[in-house]
Amino acid sequence: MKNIAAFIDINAGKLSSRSASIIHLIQGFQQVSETPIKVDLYVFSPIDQIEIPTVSSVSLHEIVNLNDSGILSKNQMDTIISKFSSEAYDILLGYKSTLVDSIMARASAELKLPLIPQIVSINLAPSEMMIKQSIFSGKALSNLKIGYASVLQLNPSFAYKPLHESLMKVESVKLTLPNSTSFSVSTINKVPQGANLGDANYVVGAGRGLKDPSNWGMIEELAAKLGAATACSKPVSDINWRPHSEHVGQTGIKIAPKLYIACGISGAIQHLAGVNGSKTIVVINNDPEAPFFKYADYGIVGDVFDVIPEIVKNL
Ligand SMILES: Cc1cc2nc3c(=O)[nH]c(=O)nc-3n(C[C@H](O)[C@H](O)[C@H](O)COP(=O)(O)OP(=O)(O)OC[C@H]3O[C@@H](n4cnc5c(N)ncnc54)[C@H](O)[C@@H]3O)c2cc1C
Repeated sequence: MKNIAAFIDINAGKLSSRSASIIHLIQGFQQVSETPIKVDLYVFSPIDQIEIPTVSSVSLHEIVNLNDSGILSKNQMDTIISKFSSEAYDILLGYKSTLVDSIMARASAELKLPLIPQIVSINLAPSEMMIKQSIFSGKALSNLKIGYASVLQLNPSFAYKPLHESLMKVESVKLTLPNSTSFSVSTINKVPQGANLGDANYVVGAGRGLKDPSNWGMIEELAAKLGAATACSKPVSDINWRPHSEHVGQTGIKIAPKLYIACGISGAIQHLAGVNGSKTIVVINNDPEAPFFKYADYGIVGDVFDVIPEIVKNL
């Protein structure tokens, strides 16, 4: 029997599109498995009940509410890992995020399961998986054949086609984490409201070309008009102009929206590593030689302080 734990996101009471891909992958596991599989879903936002597409013989065991404070104390992490050990999972599944990554890394060590990062596609056979991984900051892909027991970290561009569309209701079960914390907080960055960056279809990113944090009003206005999430380059979050939750790139969040608008960002290779999964890239930069233009589908050579208000006015 395969014993699976998966991290999913719920947006406005519905499975996010990437979580739907996780459920479809679980259906795929069931299709190739000769024995029944047991699935526990873990979600960070409080929910009562959701509908999940599944095939009838998958038993969706429980949904555990974790508190999404963005960081887990040692005690909280210990509680989660001891739950994972007692359930003896063979497969852990989740999209890359700071919280999920921290749990996956610890679980991989404790459950003695290999951690496979940056997965862009999986093909399933009865006794092994053929995995494609993004490597060298997204510049190359590597192929890996591996048995099922593993911790699978999915890239934002990962998608798995649905096999079935029938629905099943799932009850939520609460895992209570200890309140005690073993860290102190020195600064708190306000996370802007709006679309979830990792899951967003439209993203407006801005860099040092914005000159000052007080100039982000027009970026937020453009994002609000498009229903987009906001992102930034690393130096912008390093100097606290924007929260670290918005930092995209090699060392930040990897995004794969339908549209990425990059404003006043040079297009350094480390930034591109996080955004090159975007379907359409629009670059606004006043330097015609900015490297980002080489990777843009559409480029506007101009001053962000002229171009963005003009776009906002016309939307
Ligand atoms: C190990 C390592 C990891 C890194 N990881 C990341 C990462 O994950 N993400 C990341 O982003 N960076 C990362 N970096 C940093 C990266 O190399 C670049 O330094 C960074 O992306 C540059 O940020 P920027 O484009 O905002 O700033 P700059 O390089 O200063 O570029 C600003 C751009 O704005 C343009 N501009 C200026 N004024 C205007 C205007 N008025 N109108 C229009 N355009 C204007 C300029 O022409 C310029 O192209 C990493 C670096 C290292 C060494």
